Amino acid sequence: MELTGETKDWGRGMAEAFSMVKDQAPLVHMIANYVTASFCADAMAAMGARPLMAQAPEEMEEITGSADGLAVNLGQPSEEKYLACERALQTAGNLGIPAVLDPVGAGASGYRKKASASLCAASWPGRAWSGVLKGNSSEIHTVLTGATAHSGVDSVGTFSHLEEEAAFLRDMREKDRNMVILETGAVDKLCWISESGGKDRIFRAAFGHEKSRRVNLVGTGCVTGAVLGALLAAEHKKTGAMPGTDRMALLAASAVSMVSFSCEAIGDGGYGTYKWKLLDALSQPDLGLYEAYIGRNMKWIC
Ligand SMILES: Nc1ncnc2c1ncn2[C@@H]1O[C@H](COP(=O)(O)OP(=O)(O)OP(=O)(O)O)[C@@H](O)[C@H]1O
Ligand SMILES: Cc1ncsc1CCO
Repeated sequence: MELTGETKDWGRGMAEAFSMVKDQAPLVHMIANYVTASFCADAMAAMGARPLMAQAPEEMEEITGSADGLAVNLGQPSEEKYLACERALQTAGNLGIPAVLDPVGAGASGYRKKASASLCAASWPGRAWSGVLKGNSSEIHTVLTGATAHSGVDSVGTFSHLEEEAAFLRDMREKDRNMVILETGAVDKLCWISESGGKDRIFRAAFGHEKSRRVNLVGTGCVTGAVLGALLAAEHKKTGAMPGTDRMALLAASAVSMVSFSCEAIGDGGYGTYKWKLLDALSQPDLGLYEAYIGRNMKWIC
């Protein structure tokens, strides 16, 4: 696919990606958080994936090792959970299983900040993990810059960190790690170094929203991470390989667009309505509508 080409190609690619999950029925290991675990498991099952939520450090090698993909969500960190995350990511790295890391509330405490940074750095023995760093704007800002001027797990604004983001991705590339950054918020943003565009060429795409959200819908970001985990797992199961950054970017765009489109489609429904509508959209996606949505909302940022 020509990266700077038509966004309709992306729309088609995204539709195919969701069909691939139904065909492959991948096993996805998720280290979840207790607020959104059940919603994330439902979201993955609705797409046709097989979720497995587990976080005993003692079983991580076996559980991650048997899965097609891994999604790590740092909500409610503790020493035991941290150890589980580390072992799961280490196993994923060594076996070439793609992972998503969601550093929930990275700026809400010094402990979360440190845990997020060291899981990203992966400076333990063996091959470091590859995949997607996904968070809201506050979380990504903390991970990239070390700033902790935030509170809570919801995003408190839109932050800028273009230079730090580029430096992070170049560092990952130097270390042979295929990494993409997905930053959610009022505008969702995707950033990666393309395999085809030269070592230093950073690609950025933005996904605008037609409707501004009035409330903090708890769990939308976590579900985006779970959906992305399922897409990466299906890709890995199908190809037997670690996806390249261009492919990861397309899958990240698919996850974020599916969730945001479904949330917008609720219209004037109440808070509770959105959860079951999102699950319905994931289980019976209208791929034509979905492709059109991408066409309208995706923009290249150079
Ligand atoms: N201001 C906004 N207007 C429209 N849509 C939004 C807005 N903020 C977020 N969203 C939508 O919600 C999705 C999740 O983003 P958000 O930044 O709220 O995640 P999060 O804070 O990680 O969520 P959680 O931790 O509750 O799971 C985004 O991908 C986007 O579709
Ligand atoms: C509300 C909340 N607190 C910790 S994790 C979480 C769910 C959204 O990330």
